[in-house]
Amino acid sequence: MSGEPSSEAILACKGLSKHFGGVRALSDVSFEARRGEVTAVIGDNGAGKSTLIRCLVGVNVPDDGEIFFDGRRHPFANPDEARKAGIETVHQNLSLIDELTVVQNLFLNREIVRRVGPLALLDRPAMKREARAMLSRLSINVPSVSARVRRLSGGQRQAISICRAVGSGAKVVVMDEPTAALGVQETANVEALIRRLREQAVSVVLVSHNFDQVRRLSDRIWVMRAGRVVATVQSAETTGNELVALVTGAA
Ligand SMILES: Nc1ncnc2c1ncn2[C@@H]1O[C@H](COP(=O)(O)OP(=O)(O)OP(=O)(O)O)[C@@H](O)[C@H]1O
Repeated sequence: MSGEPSSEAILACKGLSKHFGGVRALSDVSFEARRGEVTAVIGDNGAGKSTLIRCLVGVNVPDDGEIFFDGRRHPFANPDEARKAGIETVHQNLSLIDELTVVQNLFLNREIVRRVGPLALLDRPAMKREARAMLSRLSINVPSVSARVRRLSGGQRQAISICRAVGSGAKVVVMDEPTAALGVQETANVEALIRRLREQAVSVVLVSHNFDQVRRLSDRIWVMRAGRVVATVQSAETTGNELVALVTGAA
């Protein structure tokens, strides 16, 4: 990528570098996720995928390089800034609170309140209604919105995390290995959910070790090796073998 990112880019970076002590986690990485697409990032263990994502969403501060969001240069000092701009991250280790209900998790830190004179009271019926609507828009099934999330399966919890991200109006949802801990059926459910996000014009950045999954789900695949982007391929035009070769350096 030379100059500014393309006009299709929603989240991009140019010349990003990051080291941790003597380890160069990222070296001169340029990347872009396009509007309304699912963009996958693949690579072997330690290739730099998570560091790239963490720099894009303000968790890590890069040593060098520029980050662009929605057409503007936009370095995020922390994840809250990225969230306010419209980027939500669904982490490998889910960020739900086990002892809270589905509704409470969906509205954590953005509760709906109603004013009664000088008081601001939680509007629980409104949050329940809205929670049901949010889940229904994404065809997510849970036993009850009043269930504590610790009672839910891994796939349902992952779906709630994604629903919360989208419910806050995110333009981009970044997912780091969203199905790594899930069984076959639950993985299929989360994959269906990612497809629905795409249908609803939410841009998705997907980090995954599962090459079949990224070929099924994504529009474009960025391949990283040893802290660098080594290839960008169209998902529809690649094969599992080609991806393995690119990731391992045999290509
Ligand atoms: N906070 C940190 N402190 C020290 N080294 C780090 C830190 N985060 C990442 N690294 C190192 O940076 C390199 C890239 O790590 P990163 O986690 O980005 O790779 P990855 O592609 O996401 O790997 P994996 O698939 O195993 O999660 C690795 O050598 C890793 O050990």
